[in-house]
Amino acid sequence: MIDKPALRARLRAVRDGAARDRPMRVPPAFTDRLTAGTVVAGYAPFGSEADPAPLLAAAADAGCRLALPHVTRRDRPMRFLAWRCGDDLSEGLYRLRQPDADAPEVVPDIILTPLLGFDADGHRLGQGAGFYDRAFARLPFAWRVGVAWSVQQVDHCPADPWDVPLHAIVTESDWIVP
Ligand SMILES: Nc1nc2c(c(=O)[nH]1)N(C=O)[C@@H](CNc1ccc(C(=O)N[C@@H](CCC(=O)O)C(=O)O)cc1)CN2
Ligand SMILES: Nc1ncnc2c1ncn2[C@@H]1O[C@H](COP(=O)(O)OP(=O)(O)OP(=O)(O)O)[C@@H](O)[C@H]1O
Repeated sequence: MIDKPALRARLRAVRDGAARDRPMRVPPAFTDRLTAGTVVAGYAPFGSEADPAPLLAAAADAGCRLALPHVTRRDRPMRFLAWRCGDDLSEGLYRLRQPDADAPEVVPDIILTPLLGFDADGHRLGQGAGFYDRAFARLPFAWRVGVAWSVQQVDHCPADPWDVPLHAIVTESDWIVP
């Protein structure tokens, strides 16, 4: 079976080569979950990552509070910090665009998760630093929604004991519920 590093390398190339010309879908199954005050965490995309902006805009329209991940070091937990559409971001670790470190920390109800790869069972492959794995372990009641281009789907993502599966995946064309 292909291992995670090899699959990661292959999927980085697939993602870089994808026709990234369509916005992510905003499925009714997603908007149905949005109520005023719900905390929705997104991310500021880098490289060829799918952009969760349409989902975040729908959340803001529904009166949700938004958040973005904030990391400082690989061995420190990722925090979710409050953010509003249009707020400034500053460059941090790995040149990520993040809210300022002193923005209030929030507990997300919905975590829009950047993916390198995923399968129909909701298993996913991320950057490999374990930031999202550790956040999912800490926040077991959050709704975990992966965001990806449809070409990032694979038949089988190798799962380790710590991997927490996604509840759903949104792409430019589909809403996949394992
Ligand atoms: N947009 C976005 N924000 C995010 C993540 C993410 O995957 N995407 N994260 C998810 O964990 C966290 C940051 N984690 C990261 C962990 C490792 C690398 C990394 O190894 N970067 C490589 C370049 C990889 C590439 O080109 O695709 C590097 O800097 O060498 C980047 C981010 C929090 N914020
Ligand atoms: N709950 C956890 N507590 C502590 N370490 C963890 C936990 N979950 C995962 N890790 C560590 O994170 C590392 C990366 O895991 P993995 O290869 O599955 O990354 P990934 O899922 O692709 O990355 P990410 O979660 O950042 O998107 C592993 O070395 C693993 O030991």
